[in-house]
Amino acid sequence: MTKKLYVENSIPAFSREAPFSNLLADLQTKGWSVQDDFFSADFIDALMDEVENIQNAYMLQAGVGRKQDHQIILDARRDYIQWIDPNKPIKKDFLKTMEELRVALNRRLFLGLFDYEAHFARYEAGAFYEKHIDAFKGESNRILSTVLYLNDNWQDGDGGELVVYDEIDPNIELGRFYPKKGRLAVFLSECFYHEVVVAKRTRHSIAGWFRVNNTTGMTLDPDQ
Ligand SMILES: O=C(O)CCC(=O)C(=O)O
Ligand SMILES: [Fe+2]
Repeated sequence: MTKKLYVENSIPAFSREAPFSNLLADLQTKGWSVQDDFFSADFIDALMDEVENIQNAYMLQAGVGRKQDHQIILDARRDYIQWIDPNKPIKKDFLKTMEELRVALNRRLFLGLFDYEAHFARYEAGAFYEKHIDAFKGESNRILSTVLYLNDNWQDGDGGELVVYDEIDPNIELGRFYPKKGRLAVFLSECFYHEVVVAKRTRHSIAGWFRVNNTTGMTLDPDQ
């Protein structure tokens, strides 16, 4: 009989955390982090190639809420999405890095993250996502939100910034971030209101959520 390896612990702890150390330290102290050049330019170009080649007809008009609560409210958001399904090599590589990040987050911050779901997003000129929170306390299995930006040469005046608001007083702006190529924004899903201001040109990203498993005797999780 072959012995099963427990993969999560098969890489030495230090090498698993090192690439993420700034991000982990920020999360520990502030609950959010914005990291530039999280992936190499070539890697981002390959992801951008993927998303740019998806026609709008093959994307979904993004809605608000999940499953029965799902509604398309055009006053709230105007982006198109496509859920990532890990068939193409580049998507597999992206999900592999996010899996490594999940293990590091669990080890360092004891978040108990169980899986990760992610979608490509396209905001065309004029699109936005009004101020919102990704998860309501106790009502969601989304714990940590991530957004990876894919856009070359984002300039002053192109709009489309991510605005992050203070955890205690959501009227206070903590920061405004261009959706520039290779930048990764991460924040606790239940704690930080945020918005995407109107984009003046097409804006591409991958938004994702690390989740916990809330399976109980009554319901099956993840929600399919
Ligand atoms: O694209 C962004 O900067 C944020 C997107 C977002 O808030 C979301 O999809 O929930
Ligand atoms: Fe969000």
